[in-house]
Amino acid sequence: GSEQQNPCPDMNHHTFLESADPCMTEIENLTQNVWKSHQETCQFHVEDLQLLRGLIFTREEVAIYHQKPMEEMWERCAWRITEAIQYVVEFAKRVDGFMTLCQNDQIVLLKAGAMEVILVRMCRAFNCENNTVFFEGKYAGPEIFHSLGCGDLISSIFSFSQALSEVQLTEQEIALFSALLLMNANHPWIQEKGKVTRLQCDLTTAFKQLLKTHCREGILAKLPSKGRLRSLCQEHVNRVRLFRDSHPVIVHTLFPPLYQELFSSDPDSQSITQ
Ligand SMILES: O=S(=O)(c1ccc(F)cc1)C1(c2ccc(OCc3ccccc3)cc2)CCCC1
Repeated sequence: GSEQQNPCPDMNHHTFLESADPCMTEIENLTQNVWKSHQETCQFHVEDLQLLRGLIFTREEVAIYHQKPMEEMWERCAWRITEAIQYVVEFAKRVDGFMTLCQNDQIVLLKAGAMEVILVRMCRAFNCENNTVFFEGKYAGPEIFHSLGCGDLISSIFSFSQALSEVQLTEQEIALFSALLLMNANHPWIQEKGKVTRLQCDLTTAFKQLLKTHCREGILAKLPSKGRLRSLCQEHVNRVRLFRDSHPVIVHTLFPPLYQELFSSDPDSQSITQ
């Protein structure tokens, strides 16, 4: 009814007339669709990740990682993250409404949000009891990434995962939060702002409805801020550029093209492989 606070105040008048408020079943359908999309594209099931927590790299195995050259460790992480991004691309494609956006907007949203979703998804593969993360088949502490030569980035990633895993997000909360990170209508290069705004609003309503139903509104204050996520991703991009500037041939020949597109090209270059 009209007394109900309109969940999307920034939707301007004509957009509002075009598309009246979604009714509850539409919002519930969206919640189910986003949860199903997450389950089908989460790369590792959270039950399996928990079972594997007992599998930790031995000191000898960590020593072997330490002996690997910086270039090799970088290439391994680049491939790991590229795999993770491919699952995030598939997740986005299955979220109702994303495929109705124009190609440009799909690429812009993924370029800006894929890394953020990966960082949020990472908390599922993080064990805050011993500060380890699932990496190449076993759980590893930050020291395993030593030869990358970017200790500050690694410790930021670990402390981010630590903070997020304390919120103990459910799979449904991770699914909706991830979809919201991607559908960011305020991005400068978006062409069809109205359509992305509508998607963002519906996902916001779905997320708030989910939290309300499960008495979980308290987590909103514990979620990482946009600023925190953005600075972590920017730190990552800066490090990749630093590495690329000192190892151009390695990055150009051995890094996955998608990774190069997303993280080592200049900000507004287009054409990611679909
Ligand atoms: O398992 S990981 O390789 C991992 C790497 C570093 C870390 F601290 C924790 C985990 C992975 C990852 C996370 C962030 C990444 O970008 C940052 C980055 C860091 C260093 C070099 C390149 C990129 C790269 C990869 C987690 C999700 C997908 C793979």
